[in-house]
Amino acid sequence: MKEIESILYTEEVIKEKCYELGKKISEDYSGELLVVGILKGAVPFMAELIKRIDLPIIIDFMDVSSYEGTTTSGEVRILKDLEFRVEGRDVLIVEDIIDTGLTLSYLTEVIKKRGAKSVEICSMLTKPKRRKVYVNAKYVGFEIDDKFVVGYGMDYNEKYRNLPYVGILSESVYK
Ligand SMILES: O=P(O)(O)OC[C@H]1O[C@H](OP(=O)(O)OP(=O)(O)O)[C@H](O)[C@@H]1O
Ligand SMILES: Nc1nc2[nH]cnc2c(=O)[nH]1
Repeated sequence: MKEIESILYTEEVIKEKCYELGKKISEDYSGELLVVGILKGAVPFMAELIKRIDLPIIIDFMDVSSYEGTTTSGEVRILKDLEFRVEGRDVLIVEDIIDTGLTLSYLTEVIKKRGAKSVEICSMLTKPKRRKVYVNAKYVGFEIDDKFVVGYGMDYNEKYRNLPYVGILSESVYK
């Protein structure tokens, strides 16, 4: 696709990473795990990951928003809340990408305050150079540079989520 400058991770590579992460997660927990996907970007990654988790799990979703185009407003809003109560549960938040960290630091606090037994993060990607607030992500797929990426759930103005790979979006699309 001409809008994609280069492909960073193919479907095969992402699936292999999900296998590794799922194995670690399965080893780290013993009982039931509440897996919380953050809409919408986490959906393809979460679909792949949960198949590799060998534990009794419950899945739920939250929708929060802080991005418009390629910039963050810095303010996190809950657009859709969880169906299940988190009190006393082990919670694993699943994300597509950690950028400034604002979304996940906010969400982790919200879920802890609601009385979860534990809260951990599993993110497909992280951009450490962009961090504004500290986020303790126990499970991370890949570290990337400060480039705007799309595909495998990630969008630019709602487009490209269906690409079966993660690629760098050409600057000509948004400049
Ligand atoms: O670390 P941060 O700077 O907070 O950025 C990360 C957040 O940005 C993206 O979501 P977005 O708001 O674009 O929603 P989407 O998943 O529906 O695309 C991504 O899925 C994370 O939730
Ligand atoms: N699609 C997309 N969303 C983001 N949110 C924060 N960083 C990114 C990124 O690189 N790509």
